[in-house]
Amino acid sequence: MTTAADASATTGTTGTTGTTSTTGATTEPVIHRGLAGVVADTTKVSNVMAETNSLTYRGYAVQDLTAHCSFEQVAYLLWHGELPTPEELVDFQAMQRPRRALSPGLMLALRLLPTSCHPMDTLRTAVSWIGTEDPDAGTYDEAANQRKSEMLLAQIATVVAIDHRRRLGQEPIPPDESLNYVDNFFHMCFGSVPSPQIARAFETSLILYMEHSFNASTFTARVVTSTMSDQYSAVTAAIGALKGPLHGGANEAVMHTMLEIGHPAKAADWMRAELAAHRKIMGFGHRVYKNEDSRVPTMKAALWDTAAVVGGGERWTEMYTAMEQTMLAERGIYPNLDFPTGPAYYLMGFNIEMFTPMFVMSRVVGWTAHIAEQRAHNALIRPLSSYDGVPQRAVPIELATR
Ligand SMILES: CC(=O)SCCNC(=O)CCNC(=O)[C@H](O)C(C)(C)COP(=O)(O)OP(=O)(O)OC[C@H]1O[C@@H](n2cnc3c(N)ncnc32)[C@H](O)[C@@H]1OP(=O)(O)O
Ligand SMILES: O=C([O-])CC(=O)C(=O)O
Repeated sequence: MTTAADASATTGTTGTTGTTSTTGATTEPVIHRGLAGVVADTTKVSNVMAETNSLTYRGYAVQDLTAHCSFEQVAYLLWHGELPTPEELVDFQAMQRPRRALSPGLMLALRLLPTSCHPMDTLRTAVSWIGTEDPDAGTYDEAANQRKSEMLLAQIATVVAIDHRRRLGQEPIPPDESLNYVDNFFHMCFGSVPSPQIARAFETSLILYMEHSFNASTFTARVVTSTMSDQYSAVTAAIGALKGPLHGGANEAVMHTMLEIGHPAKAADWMRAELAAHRKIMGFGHRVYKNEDSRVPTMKAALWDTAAVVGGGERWTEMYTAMEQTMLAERGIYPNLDFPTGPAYYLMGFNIEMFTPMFVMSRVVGWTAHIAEQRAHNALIRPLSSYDGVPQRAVPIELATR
C-alpha cells in the first residue's frame, strides 16, 4: 500500500483497484489516511492559514473579531457573510432571544435522561429531539434552514445550562431575554451574570471556537448534508464527532490531566513519563497547525485574565507554562485551542463534563454555515477505498444454508 507521504507523483485515473498511469501500467492507489492533506472542496466561511498561524472568518482576523465584536455579531457574520449594521444587530437579537425557551416536550425529555450519560449525549439527543418537533425538519430552502440554525443556536445554550444544573440536583433557571448570549448562559447556569472580565474571557473562547474550516465535526456535518439529509441530522452527527478526545473532547481531557498532575512542579516528570510510554497528551498538536495554533495566544491571554480575577488561578497558569515548556522541549509540539480553554472554563466554575457541550454552543454556528454552503453547491461526499482484505472466495458448501 502506498501512502501520501511516500507516494511518488502519479497521473491517471484512480479506482478502488489501483491507478492506471499514462504509460498504461497499473500502480497502487495513493492512500490519504485520515484524508490528511486532501483539499476536499472550497469554502468561503473561514481560512485556516497554517503557514502564517492565522485564521480569518469571512476575511476578518479572529483577533480583530475577539477584540472588537460580540458573539452575536460574529455569529451573524458567519451566517450572512458581513458584520451586521447596528439596526441589523438589534433585529437579530430581537429574533434570537425569544427563541431560547425549550418546548415542554424537550423539558420533559431532559428530565428523563439519566445523569450518568455524558452531557454531549444529552445534547446530541436534544438536537435530535428538536428536529422531531419541527414540522419542516425535512424541508430545505435557504430561509427555512437559516431559521433552523437560529433556533438551534438559541436553544443549545439552554439545553447545556439545564443539563449543568440537573446534574447538581438543581431546577432549571428560565432564559432572560434582556441578557446577551454570554450573560444569559451564566444566568441560566448559576443564577447570576459574570464579572465583565469573565464575560469577556468566555466570549473570547466562544468566538475562537466558532469555526475552523473542514475540521472533523464540520466535515461530518457536510458529509451528512451531501446526501440531502436534514439539518438536525447533520448537527446531531457533528456533535458525535466533536465529542471525541482527539477533537473537541480534548478540552475536558486537558483539565483531567492538569488535575491528575496536581502541581506545576510535577508537570515535567509526569509528561516525560507519558511521552516515554508513547501516550498522547491532550491539548497538544494539531492536524493543520504544525507551529502554533492561531487562536492560542488570544485564548491564553483570556486564561491569564480569568486567573487574575479568580482565587487560586495562578496554580493553573503555572501548570500551563510548565506543560507548554516541557512539550516544546521534548517534542517541539505546541498547545492547541483546547489547552487554554480547559483551565479557563474550570476557573469560571463549570464542571469539566460541560466543557465540550460549551464548545458546541459556539461551533453550531460554523457547522450550520457549512451546511448552507454544502447545500448551495452540493456534491455527494463519497471517497474511494483500497481493498486489502482476503481475496474473493466461495462460500464453503458445509456452511451453505440455501
Ligand atoms: C479543537 C480541536 O479539535 S484541536 C485538537 C484537539 N485534540 C487533542 O488535543 C488531542 C491530542 N492531539 C492529537 O492527538 C493530535 O495532535 C491530533 C489528532 C490533534 C492531530 O494529529 P495528526 O495530524 O493526525 O498527527 P499524529 O497524531 O499522527 O501526530 C504526529 C506525531 O506527533 C505526535 N503527537 C501529536 N500530538 C501529540 C500529543 N498531543 N501528544 C504526544 N504526541 C503527539 C504523534 O505521536 C506522532 O508522533 P510519531 O510521528 O512519532 O508517531
Ligand atoms: O481544525 C481542526 O482539525 C480542529 C480544530 O482546531 C477545530 O475544530 O477547531
